[in-house]
Amino acid sequence: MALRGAFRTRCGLLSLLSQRLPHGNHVRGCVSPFLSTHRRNNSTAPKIKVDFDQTAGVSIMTLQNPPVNSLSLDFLTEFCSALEKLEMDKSCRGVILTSGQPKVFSAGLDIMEMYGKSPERCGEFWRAVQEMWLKLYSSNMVIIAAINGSSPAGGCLMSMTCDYRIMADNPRYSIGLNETQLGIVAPFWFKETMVNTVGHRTTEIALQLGQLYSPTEALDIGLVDKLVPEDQIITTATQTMTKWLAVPDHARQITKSMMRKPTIDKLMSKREPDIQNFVSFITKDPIQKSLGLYLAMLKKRKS
Ligand SMILES: CCCCCCCCCCC/C=C/C(=O)SCCNC(=O)CCNC(=O)[C@H](O)C(C)(C)COP(=O)(O)OP(=O)(O)OC[C@H]1O[C@@H](n2cnc3c(N)ncnc32)[C@H](O)[C@@H]1OP(=O)(O)O
Repeated sequence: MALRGAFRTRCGLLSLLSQRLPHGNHVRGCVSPFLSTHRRNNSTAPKIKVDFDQTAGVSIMTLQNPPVNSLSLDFLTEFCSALEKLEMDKSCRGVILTSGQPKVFSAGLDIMEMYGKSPERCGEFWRAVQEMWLKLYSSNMVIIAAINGSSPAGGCLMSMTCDYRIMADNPRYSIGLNETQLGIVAPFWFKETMVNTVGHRTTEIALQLGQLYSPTEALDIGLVDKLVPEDQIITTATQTMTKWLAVPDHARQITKSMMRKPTIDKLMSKREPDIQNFVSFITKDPIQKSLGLYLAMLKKRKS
């Protein structure tokens, strides 16, 4: 009860949606026409900034996909290509992931990529989401998340693929897999990444409730590893990186692989069925209506 109470206070907006949507995907409601003309970030400016410190062997990857670093197909493609370049560069041993947008690390998957799109396009998008997860989760480099803002759903997934998570200690920020609050379901590999991070029971509660945690709550359950004032997040990440890079690469990499391989192998062996599953789920009429209502609510909150 206490947990649920805390969740309601924290996620007034999300609770509002769950109150408005009947359970069981029987959503009936009209979708606002303005959603189809949702403002898109069509800028050709780089969506990822990479600053490589050759001496330290560490790159800072800054996510810069305004306004909220949502994970669109274009963003994911650029992100994977940048990460692959660093992975191939033997002089780069560590990556710090952070956001260049104020108050948000990443708003998660770009909902517009899942709303009103053809099955082919949805499939292409999902493959890119899988690719991002596979590249990050199986990276040989040390990856540290400097979470300087809210990080719901796909943003939380991205953070959980990292080896260590440092979050800005600001009670306005939140992090978690909130998919159920949108009327959608976190796939098995999102779930397993969370189980591998915080354990089975905590994940069971978190996923069913679609729980978003404050930084302090996230630290309590082990979803993040350290809280620091926001202006110290990069220096702390850099210091932490030095400690991690002091461990011989091969020993650390084999250990990392041992911990993560079962989950990675599972997705690798089910990639195509997972894409089909996603496409058939996301294109269903009730799911589309849920997403439409959620998007409308995100906008209404501003006015
Ligand atoms: C049987 C099993 C089968 C399983 C099959 C698979 C099922 C599907 C799995 C899908 C998994 C999905 C994962 C996801 O990541 S879904 C995305 C979830 N994200 C969220 O819920 C976050 C929503 N956003 C927010 O809460 C806030 O925006 C945020 C706290 C991040 C920032 O708040 P702030 O006040 O700073 O900014 P605004 O809310 O005003 O937003 C600015 C504009 O950005 C738009 N926006 C926000 N988030 C998104 C998003 N995720 N995608 C697209 N667009 C987004 C928002 O609408 C504003 O737009 P406008 O400026 O045009 O109004």
